[in-house]
Amino acid sequence: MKIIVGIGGMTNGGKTTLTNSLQKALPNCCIIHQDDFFKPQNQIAIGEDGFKQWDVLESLDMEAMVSTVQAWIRDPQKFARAHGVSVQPDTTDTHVLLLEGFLLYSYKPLVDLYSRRYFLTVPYEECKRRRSNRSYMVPDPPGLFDGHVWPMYQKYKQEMEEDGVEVVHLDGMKSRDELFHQVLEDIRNTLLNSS
Ligand SMILES: Nc1ncnc2c1ncn2[C@@H]1O[C@H](COP(=O)(O)OP(=O)(O)O)[C@@H](O)[C@H]1O
Ligand SMILES: O=C(O)c1ccc[n+]([C@@H]2O[C@H](COP(=O)([O-])O)[C@@H](O)[C@H]2O)c1
Ligand SMILES: [Mg+2]
Repeated sequence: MKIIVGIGGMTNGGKTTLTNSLQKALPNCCIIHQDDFFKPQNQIAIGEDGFKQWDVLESLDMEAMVSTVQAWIRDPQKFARAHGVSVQPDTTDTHVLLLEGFLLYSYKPLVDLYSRRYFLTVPYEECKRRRSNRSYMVPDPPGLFDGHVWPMYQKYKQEMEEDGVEVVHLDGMKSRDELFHQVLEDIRNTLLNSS
């Protein structure tokens, strides 16, 4: 059986950290990182606020992301091999795809594909603190967090709630270890229930 799991939520909630740990513990597990689908910098719109609008769906090549997901759905074994994931002979029937990113549940062609949608959040102050310690390929200009990142997070989250998208909320303030064990057990149960 194959399942697609979303590790979504706010920037700096701990999505990438959690996803990378889960991959090591799950059978035949591939990851698709939404961050890999950011468009080049010269294609990112500049808003009326003067900021490059990185945190909107239009800044991501979502068609390419969906095509990548479809390639996994067509042939997870081939996809795993192509992405350097060794397929375990005793579990070849089980395949897990982890989609990881900050706008996983706002793009209609993806939203119904998930067996489980996790949503990691931390309080505003902690998010801002973690973000200020991060170095992205394109560094945040002063004021970006409050002027663009946080308002866009709130906007998309509100839309998701209005659309009734069901998510499993995760408290990103828990330790890395606690989150890992909580989600691993839950995914294992999802696998058992779908077999
Ligand atoms: N459970 C956690 N508790 C404390 N810090 C964490 C936790 N998970 C991740 N971090 C740290 O927070 C920052 C953002 O983590 P990351 O996994 O890159 O988040 P995201 O992919 O959601 O932006 C990193 O410095 C990471 O080491
Ligand atoms: O990866 C990039 O090229 C990149 C370039 C500019 C900005 N980002 C930021 O990456 C953030 C999403 O990644 P993450 O891991 O913080 O969830 C998002 O808030 C963007 O502002 C990312
Ligand atoms: Mg990340």
